[in-house]
Amino acid sequence: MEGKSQTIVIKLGTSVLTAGQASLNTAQMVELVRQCAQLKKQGHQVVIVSSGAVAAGRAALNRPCGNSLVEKQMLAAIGQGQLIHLWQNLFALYGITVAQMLLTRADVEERSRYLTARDTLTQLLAFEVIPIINENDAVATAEIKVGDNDNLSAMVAILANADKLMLLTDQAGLFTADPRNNPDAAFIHEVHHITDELKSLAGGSGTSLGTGGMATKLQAAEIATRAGVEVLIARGSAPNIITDALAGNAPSTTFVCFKAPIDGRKKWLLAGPKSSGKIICDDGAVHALKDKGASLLAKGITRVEGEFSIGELVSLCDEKGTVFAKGLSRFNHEELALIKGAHSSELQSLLGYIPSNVVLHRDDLVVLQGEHAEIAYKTQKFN
Ligand SMILES: Nc1ncnc2c1ncn2[C@@H]1O[C@H](COP(=O)(O)OP(=O)(O)O)[C@@H](O)[C@H]1O
Ligand SMILES: N[C@@H](CCC(=O)OP(=O)(O)O)C(=O)O
Repeated sequence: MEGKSQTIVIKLGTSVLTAGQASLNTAQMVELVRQCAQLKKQGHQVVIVSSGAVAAGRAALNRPCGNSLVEKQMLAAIGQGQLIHLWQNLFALYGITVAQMLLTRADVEERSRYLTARDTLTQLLAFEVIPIINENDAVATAEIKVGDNDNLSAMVAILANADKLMLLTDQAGLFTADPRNNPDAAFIHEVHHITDELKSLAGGSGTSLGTGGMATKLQAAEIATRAGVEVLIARGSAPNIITDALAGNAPSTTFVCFKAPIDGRKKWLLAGPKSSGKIICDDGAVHALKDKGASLLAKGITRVEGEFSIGELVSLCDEKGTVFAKGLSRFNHEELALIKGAHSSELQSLLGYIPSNVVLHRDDLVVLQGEHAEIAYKTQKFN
């Protein structure tokens, strides 16, 4: 991939790093390192999201161990050091320095931590270092876990302001059904719109090594494409896959990204802070926000669910319960319960004060669905 310098986040699943075996496959990793070094030589920035700590830990422990959260945390604590050590040695063959960053959901959700992680990442790239990122499994409890590296890689792509996110796995991409048990499944080579139908085609992991399967890869694609990052899913063991798939010369599922890239705080909102409450809007408000670029006024609110404070993230839903936007509320849930449906001129009498004329300002919200693409996805024959 010659031309303009790009930032590419490459997510390597356990399936790729172990080549389906019980421990890390060094030969496979050497081949991936060679391709990353080639990308760097062409002037691109590379960020790796590497799974494989649990698999490496399991192989190193060399005695039976189950799959409970605490057992996997222990295995990750054993394996993460081995994993990064191996990456370090392999990249050193090409004179490339790597860095380890272990993140949890909180590092993305809390704005100040998000900015710290972003600054570190930016600095590493400025110094030509390849950041190698994984979830901090050893300390990530169920509540603070991202849970899978597909979603984590989408968050990383946003943090790194990436142009592309490449999810490398043990399949050539997304099929209309899991090809492990559906030989007739058709290969989807281009996705224009991630619909509920498409989500229903993506199953879980076909092995005990992987986490989340295609379902989490689609979630990742949705998060990243909304933020203006093009996403590709491809087979990590195919020769020259990184360079060939980026150049369009190898099979891959490409998630076309139509939206103009967006900046700053809105990217952070898209990276995935959890929302504490829901605001249900009437049809007029949904239309005004989705299609006209308006802010949310109290008048357009029909119901409020959950508890939240001023400045917290809330989801905006239509009357059917579909979330169509996320944003930072200028009122808490108690205030909104009092003013929902009211005209802006009534706020003073209802509350005794007016903190703001709008409930969610345009600058503080991101719309998740806009115009519907006519084509959802395209399939092609695959051999
Ligand atoms: N519609 C689908 N298309 C392709 N693969 C699918 C689909 N549904 C489920 N899968 C499964 O997803 C697996 C890849 O995900 P996973 O096991 O989590 O790998 P990784 O470790 O690379 O993240 C495939 O091996 C396949 O069995
Ligand atoms: N953080 C875990 C990997 C979690 C995960 O999402 O795995 P995978 O589906 O193989 O990318 C590990 O390092 O083992």
